Amino acid sequence: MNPLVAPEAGVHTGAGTALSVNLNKVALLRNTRHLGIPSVTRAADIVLKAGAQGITVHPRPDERHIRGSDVHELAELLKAWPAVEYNIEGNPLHNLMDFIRAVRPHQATFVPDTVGQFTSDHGWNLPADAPVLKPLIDECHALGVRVSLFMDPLPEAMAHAAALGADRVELYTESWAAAWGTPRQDEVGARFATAGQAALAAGLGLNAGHDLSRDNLADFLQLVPGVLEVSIGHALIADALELGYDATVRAYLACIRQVQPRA
Ligand SMILES: CC(=O)[C@@H](O)[C@H](O)COP(=O)(O)O
Ligand SMILES: NCC(=O)COP(=O)(O)O
Repeated sequence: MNPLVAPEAGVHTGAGTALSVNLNKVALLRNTRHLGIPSVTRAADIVLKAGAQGITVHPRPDERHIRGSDVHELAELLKAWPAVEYNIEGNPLHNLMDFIRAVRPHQATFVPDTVGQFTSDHGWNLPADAPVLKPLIDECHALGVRVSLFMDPLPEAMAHAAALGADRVELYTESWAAAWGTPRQDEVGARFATAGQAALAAGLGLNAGHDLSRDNLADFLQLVPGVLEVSIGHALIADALELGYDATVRAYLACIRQVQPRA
């Protein structure tokens, strides 16, 4: 298990990997009562004060966790944090684009989920999905919003993502998390390293997320250089239940700085 306390919090300098905290699971707990606790905006405020450089939400069509009102309240809160990046994830063929048009976050992460999907479990199929994605990517760009495509670690798909005009890809890291600490770690890690290199060679920015944790994060960043942003929710919020948001965010930043001391 990685350290619990980082030396200091701070605003992201633009170098190294940014930590974007996904608040879905705070909203999930909040939604089990009508009391408004735990508060998603209060969580955002605390994790940002602890040094997180971004906030991620995935407003699913069934509103099981993040609601439309959360997306807008976070956008308001983030006006006081100009250096912080707002990342909204979802399927642009379902409800995502309405949020992107209304809020114009820094980044839209396109995820090919079905309505009601348990959790995200695969990336886009390129080039097959290209015709439906292209106009939506173009629309995001016209709105001033960067587009990241949620992708499996398939090196051959990266040039297709770049040809479509995507700015970044987010490598879907569930298979890395599942393999970490097992005899398959090196083999699966090599797949991510190759996919990451292919993305960078294609001129794409590189993000990563899904099931990243205090255990597997530093090893991932060591294997896959050049990751601009990790979005982490489930494990981080689970840690925060035990340690508190502040200590937890500092612990994740310490995982990043273990690999990138000056980031
Ligand atoms: C796009 C992605 O990787 C997901 O991790 C997602 O944001 C998590 O969604 P849930 O919180 O609904 O499982
Ligand atoms: N894009 C991935 C994300 O935002 C968080 O995924 P997880 O840490 O909740 O699995």
